[in-house]
Amino acid sequence: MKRTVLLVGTGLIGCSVALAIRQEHDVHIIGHDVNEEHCGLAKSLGIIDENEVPLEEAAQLADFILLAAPVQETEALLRRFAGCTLKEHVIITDVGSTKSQIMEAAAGLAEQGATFIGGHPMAGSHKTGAGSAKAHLFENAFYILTPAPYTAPERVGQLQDWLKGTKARFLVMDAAQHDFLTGVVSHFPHLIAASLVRHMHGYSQQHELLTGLAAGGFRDITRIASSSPLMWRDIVSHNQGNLLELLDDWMEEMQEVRRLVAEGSPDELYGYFHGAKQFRDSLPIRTKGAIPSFYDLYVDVLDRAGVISHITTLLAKENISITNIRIIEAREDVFGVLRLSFQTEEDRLQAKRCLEQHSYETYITM
Ligand SMILES: NC(=O)c1ccc[n+]([C@@H]2O[C@H](COP(=O)([O-])OP(=O)(O)OC[C@H]3O[C@@H](n4cnc5c(N)ncnc54)[C@H](O)[C@@H]3O)[C@@H](O)[C@H]2O)c1
Ligand SMILES: O=C(O)C(=O)C[C@]1(C(=O)O)C=C[C@@H](O)C=C1
Repeated sequence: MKRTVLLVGTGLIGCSVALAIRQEHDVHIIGHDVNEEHCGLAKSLGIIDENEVPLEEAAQLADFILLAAPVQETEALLRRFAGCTLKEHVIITDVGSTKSQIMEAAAGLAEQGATFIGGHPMAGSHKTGAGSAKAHLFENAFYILTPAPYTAPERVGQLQDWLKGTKARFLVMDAAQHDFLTGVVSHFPHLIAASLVRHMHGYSQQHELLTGLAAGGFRDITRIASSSPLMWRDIVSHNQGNLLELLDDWMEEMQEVRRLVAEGSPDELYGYFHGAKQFRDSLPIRTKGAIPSFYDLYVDVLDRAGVISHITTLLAKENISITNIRIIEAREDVFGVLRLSFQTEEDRLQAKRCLEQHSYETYITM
């Protein structure tokens, strides 16, 4: 018999997890979203089966509840569910990027005997919405689980079974450790990316050439500044304490960088870059999960007639299928950036090789 899943928040992450659940379980998925259009899109894409059941009623029917809204909303939803009569065996989890405040908000559910286990798939994108959802978004990525100390280990096992279609690697830790670690590797870098973009924006008011000149390096380091401002507003306010400490450390680091620039010897400057390169190059490379799951390839193209058909013909000759093609930007009326999407990493790499052989400049992240 089909089991019932309630998905609250039919955006990128919720829909990606829902697609992964469908791959391994026979389920009927009820979707709920404050934005009816978002839910409607998820239904028309076949990600959810129903979108008109009132929230509390859906919660009572559910065998599994997945909360995938921005983290402040998730807190409020947890408090709302604490007043519902839920099935005894139901497991409630979330996908939020922070965990301490969410675990606190879930305490009311535990008091009524329900099981909430915090969850955070450590992969995603700057894109939002059901339209960008992928069943394999989390393949090989870490998926952090934060059960309360009193949660029975078999309940954690049951949650992993629900989520096995993600093909993610589960890691169990407590909420405080989660918030510190993700503060360092995810939340803080998003703050820096946003501040770098604003820094450049300030200068661009006086120097209009700047925006056109912002090339690969700037784009690589600031892609994540295109993420949802609402999502990041909530994450920063949830993880304020860790972020303030990280900012203080960063300011000290910047003082040291300032000293190096002002008076560092060539050897010291070399050492600074060399140390960073060595550590960056040693980071493990994940072949799937996170943004590469979209297998996008960016190509700089001259803005002239026939260039797109030239590129598509080159790829067709090599039997490389393109799943999507889009001009995403016109630079100074001379260059454009073409985004080509592929179904697999192999296709993307083959396309990259092929286009580079024909003197196109390509890159993998924007
Ligand atoms: N985007 C990422 O890279 C990423 C990765 C891992 C985890 N997360 C977490 O996943 C969650 C969702 O992010 P997303 O990227 O899917 O964003 P999204 O904008 O694609 O989706 C969020 C959805 O939640 C809906 N929503 C907002 N408030 C709601 C409420 N009260 N009730 C029901 N629906 C509500 C929105 O209308 C939207 O459809 C966030 O908590 C975020 O921290 C994001
Ligand atoms: O790839 C991106 O765009 C992301 O920012 C994904 C990312 C991250 O920082 O790595 C963002 C937030 C999440 O909670 C998990 C993953």
